[in-house]
Amino acid sequence: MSDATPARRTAVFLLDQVLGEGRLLAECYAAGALERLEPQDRARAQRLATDTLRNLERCDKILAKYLKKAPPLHVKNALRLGAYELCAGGAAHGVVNTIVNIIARHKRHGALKGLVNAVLRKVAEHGPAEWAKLRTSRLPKWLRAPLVEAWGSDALRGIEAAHQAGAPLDVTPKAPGHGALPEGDTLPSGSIRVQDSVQVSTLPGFETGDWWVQDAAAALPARLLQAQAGEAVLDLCAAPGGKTLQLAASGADVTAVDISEKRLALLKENLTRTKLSAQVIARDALEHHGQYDAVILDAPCSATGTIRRHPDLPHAKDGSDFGALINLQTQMLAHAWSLVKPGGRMVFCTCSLLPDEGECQIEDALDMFPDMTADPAPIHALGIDSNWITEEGGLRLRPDYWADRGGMDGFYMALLRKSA
Ligand SMILES: C[S@@+](CC[C@H](N)C(=O)[O-])C[C@H]1O[C@@H](n2cnc3c(N)ncnc32)[C@H](O)[C@@H]1O
Repeated sequence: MSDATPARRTAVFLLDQVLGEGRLLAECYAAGALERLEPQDRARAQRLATDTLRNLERCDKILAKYLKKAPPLHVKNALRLGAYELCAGGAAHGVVNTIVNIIARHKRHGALKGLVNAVLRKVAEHGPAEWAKLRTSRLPKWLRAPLVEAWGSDALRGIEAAHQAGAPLDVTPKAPGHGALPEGDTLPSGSIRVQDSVQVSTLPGFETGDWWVQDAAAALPARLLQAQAGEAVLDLCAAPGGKTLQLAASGADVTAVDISEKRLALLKENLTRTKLSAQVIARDALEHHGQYDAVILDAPCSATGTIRRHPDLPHAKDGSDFGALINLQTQMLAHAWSLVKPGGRMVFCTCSLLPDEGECQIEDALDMFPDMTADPAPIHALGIDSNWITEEGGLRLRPDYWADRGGMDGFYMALLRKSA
């Protein structure tokens, strides 16, 4: 068994960044937080930090019994990691010793190694039995309140249970029925839900580019657009490119625009691996011009629909930037509409659970643009429950849907048609 110290030390660092500095894990990875680790330690550190964050409330409840006063954040985060690992079945000896050593070597907090040792030994003895009785971790209040208002408390409990359960691996086949595909269940929407949790690059068909990773919900906006071979299609806010690949696979003439060069590099890698093509442009969506048969706008949003796979989000954010995002979405929607040819169509979507970033945007746009109508009819062909179609003619998806199949990301999408 390899030494788990580097992975655990990095996991505690990641927890410090999210819970102390309000940084997202993705920002930490982009800034090189995992760079010095061996590949297997990288995956382990990511998994430990993510799972601890997913179970933070439970970890804190267990620790509260054995802590008379709150220790410094770094020590608390080391204890949280230890509590998670011990309650999830980690070998007590290895977990406790490594975490005590991490604190013992810390310049400022080394003196607290005795406390860490004593607390984690108690958690090792009593924690696993208590863990099973604890309720599912709840979202923080700032996010709970608007979600209860939008969907009610029963739905929110289902959403929180889905967050706790995490997300399975879904892939989108390039050409259904062709190429090498990983084993799994084919969902009604056409995605394949992979059964085993294995390294993605080792699955059949990865090297040959026969599929790409994409949550089942995230695969629906491009399917709703129904791009046809030869059509001029604009993918606005395209990176890392899941939807671009779907559009390109349909034979459309795709232009993919995104403001982030870094994220576009991933999109280009994805195009190369799948042997698909698109014109890729690094540009602010609001400065892109042209006329297209069809446009997909996957606008930047709160990403609150993706908490199953990004449990850091509710802890790193406080909602203070959501107002600016909502305004940007309104601007982008209006601009994207000006790029649709008369008689053309557009799909607007966001991976958000907040109606302000979905239903309300489309209600306002339908009032604002006399040449815009929402067309819910093609939603019926997506293999989803038609009860999820909304009043204004969009589609609302939530993590608590398809609970028996393993859930889906939260998403909103609407197909909008422009009069000729
Ligand atoms: C939800 S993600 C897009 C995901 C992508 N459509 C996919 O399916 O893989 C939103 C994207 O918007 C991009 N973005 C944010 N502000 C932008 C702007 N002003 N112009 C263009 N792209 C922008 C971000 O870089 C990010 O890649």
